[in-house]
Amino acid sequence: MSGLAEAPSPALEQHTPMMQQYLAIKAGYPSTLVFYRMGDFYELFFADAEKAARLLDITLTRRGNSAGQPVVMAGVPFHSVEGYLARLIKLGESVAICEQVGDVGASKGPVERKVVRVVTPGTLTDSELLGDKAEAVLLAVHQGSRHRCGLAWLSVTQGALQLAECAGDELEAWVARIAPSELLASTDVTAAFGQRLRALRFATSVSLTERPAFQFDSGLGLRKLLEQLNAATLAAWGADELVHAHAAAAALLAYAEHTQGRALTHVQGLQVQRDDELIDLPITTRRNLELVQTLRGEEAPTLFSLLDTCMTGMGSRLLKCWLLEPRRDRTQAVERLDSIEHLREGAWQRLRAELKGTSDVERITARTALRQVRPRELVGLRFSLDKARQLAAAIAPATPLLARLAQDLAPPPGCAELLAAALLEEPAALVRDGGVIAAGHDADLDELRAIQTNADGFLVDLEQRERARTGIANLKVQFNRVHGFYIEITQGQLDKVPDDYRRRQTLKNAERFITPELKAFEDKALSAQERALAREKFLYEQLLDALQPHVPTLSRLARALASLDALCALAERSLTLHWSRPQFAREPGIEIVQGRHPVVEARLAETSGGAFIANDTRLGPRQRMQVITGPNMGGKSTYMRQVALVCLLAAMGSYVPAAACRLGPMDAIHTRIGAADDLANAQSTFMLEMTEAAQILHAATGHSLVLMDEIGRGTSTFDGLALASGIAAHLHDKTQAYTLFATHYFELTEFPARHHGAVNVHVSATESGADIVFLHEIQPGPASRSYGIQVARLAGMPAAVVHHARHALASLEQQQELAREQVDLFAPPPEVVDAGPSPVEASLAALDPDTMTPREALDALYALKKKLS
Ligand SMILES: Nc1ncnc2c1ncn2[C@@H]1O[C@H](COP(=O)(O)OP(=O)(O)OP(=O)(O)O)[C@@H](O)[C@H]1O
Repeated sequence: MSGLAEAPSPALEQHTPMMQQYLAIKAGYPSTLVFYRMGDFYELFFADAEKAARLLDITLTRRGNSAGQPVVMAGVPFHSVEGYLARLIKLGESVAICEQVGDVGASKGPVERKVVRVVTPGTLTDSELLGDKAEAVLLAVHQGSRHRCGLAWLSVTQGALQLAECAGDELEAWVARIAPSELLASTDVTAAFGQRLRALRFATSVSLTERPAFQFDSGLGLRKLLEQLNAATLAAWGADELVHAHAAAAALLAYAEHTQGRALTHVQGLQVQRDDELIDLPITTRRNLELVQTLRGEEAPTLFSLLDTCMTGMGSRLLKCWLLEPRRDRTQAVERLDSIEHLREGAWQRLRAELKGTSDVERITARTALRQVRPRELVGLRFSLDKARQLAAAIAPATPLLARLAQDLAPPPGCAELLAAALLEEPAALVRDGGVIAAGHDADLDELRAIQTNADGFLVDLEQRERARTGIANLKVQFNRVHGFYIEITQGQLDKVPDDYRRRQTLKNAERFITPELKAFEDKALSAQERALAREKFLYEQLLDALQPHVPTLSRLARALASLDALCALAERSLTLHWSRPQFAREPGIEIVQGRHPVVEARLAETSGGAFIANDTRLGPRQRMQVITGPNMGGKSTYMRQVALVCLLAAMGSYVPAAACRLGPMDAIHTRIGAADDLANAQSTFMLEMTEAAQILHAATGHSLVLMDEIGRGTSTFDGLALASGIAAHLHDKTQAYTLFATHYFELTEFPARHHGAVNVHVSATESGADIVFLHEIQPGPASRSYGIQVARLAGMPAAVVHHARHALASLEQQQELAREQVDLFAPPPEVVDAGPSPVEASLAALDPDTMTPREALDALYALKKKLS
């Protein structure tokens, strides 16, 4: 940063009055870019200007002087501010919007200005900045005592608070699951904790905001929560004991209010999340299964992009939430499945047609509560309320869930009517432009508008009336800028002028008069436009007041619309993609008949790449591990992932890509699948592989599904093989998780012979001439060979290399035949034999140093030394 752009040091009073005002405001937002409104621009000054110029590629200028220094500034036009905001927020910056709130020209100094809101990555409410399908989540983390962490998070547009507490070492997993856009933490955390937060920022690109330590106060948090929920105790939510989470909630609510410039009245829900309620999907699993992002970081093709045919942004957001937060308890999933089964019978099509074009009621409701809502959004709300009413009538309450949704879709009484009466059908984009409030809603506004539109008519009318009253045929009612409105009477007619005429101006041949009626008209007309604008603003505020009591009902309605949309999308997907309803069982096990990988299948269909080959899977207490072998490209990874995806889809309450499936309880899906180097964290591929594997061995239980793909590949053959066998044995003997273990180590096919819960399966392939044909079928038993050279040939490896490799392979195989002395991988490690004390130890034990002379001790030492050699 150049010295020039640093905030100037001279005393405040040496600055120009405007700079004094700016600096006073900026002092309240030291780490936030302040957009200071000046006419049609938002200006940034000094260091803010430099930063913005760099980030937004806008021009940096110097204008005038303040306290003897040039004022460094950069600006953006107010009408295109949204685009600039979006770019800054994407870069993790926060922006304080400082508007002119006083009357221009009302006072001598600069017009009064105030920060009206702070736009930050975690508190966005504007669809233009957020995107329809994204949710901005704000998370506060409190480092509690005894290695506990308190978490409180919130999506400002959803209006539901969530609380949780976790063990210190689980923080990363929680943050990955919550996927916040912005993370709040105290300035006062231990160095190690701060380091972890920074690592999280790196790993998840969350923006990290420090807040003063005193805001993380659990007593304050409890009070704020009770106030927010309007409750006397948090016991009903099971949240009264969560002191660390209360502390996080205190900071969370304070910050959310600070950014919105008001209390969050619409936040009236609370949920406590316990780590044993959800199926654990660690960040590696989300990534490896490409749930919402491909391994390359793109949005499609992923499981979510395939699932999401929702008609509304609300539906898409909720569906994503269902996918990423599947519950261990199946009650909710069964409710959804029952409803989907009903919708599939035909209702889904009609309901989706109705859902199409529905506005984002969820966001509009939040923005109404925050008084940020725009007129057109409210008109959208009005039409959506009509749609909700029709949807409620169209839903057959065939399941308890659908019945509940139908009930929740009933619009708050009077709300649509209120909106219809107050707003024009096609209002202006912004209230400040006027043209928002409907005619007939307010007599004063109608009159003000009538003055503007009917001024000419009024004047003609007045002229006729005055001519009739006075009998002066050439009387004229006119207007000029200097003198305003007047009635002009020619010299010859002056004797007919009535008493209530007041002289305004004398000309050579005429006099100009004003009457009380014309004066009143003039007062109205001259300020009519300004007053109409002010009146519209006032009425709009009044409308927002009147809408506040409807906010809770509207929130419920929005949720119901989103749920219905998500259910209809799942019904549509299940029909279009030929999925079937999963069954849940109490006894452990995973049974999938003719399972498919939905995303690979869809891609094959799109690219006419042939049919997807379905495969069965059977895992249970007796057969809980499959050792999967087969050629590269054979379909091992696809098969393993499809098992996980079927389980996950079922758990969220969706139909699944299989002919049938029956699933026992499940608490987690762990995956260890080929890694890209984590250069950012300076970890080698192998280190990362082992770290992830170790985490799985610690976390997995007998109810977890574990996918291990090519473990041990990152090191030398013997090390890798030895580690892979150790890991397989641990999973089989100790953890007893359902495990799919794909490997290139052919030696591991001997594993099942010693471990009765494991079986060999392989993906089939055959040779056709020199080429290999992948059949992608999972078959019992180990693969007979690996076909690596054929695959390399397919990949376009030069013929000379392939030829060389064939020779090398032949001689390697020959050598191995000769030295067939195989290491027995699965034999238990040799026991350490206890052969009793050695001769030296025995002599040593016989010595009694207390009774020995120094001479004897020395002799004994020589004797011992001799024994040793
Ligand atoms: N069941 C299937 N039906 C049809 N095509 C399949 C099937 N399984 C896999 N494929 C195709 O084969 C390709 C390779 O599959 P996959 O990556 O699962 O192989 P792999 O055995 O894990 O290979 P590698 O060992 O090299 O990682 C897939 O991209 C897909 O196009």
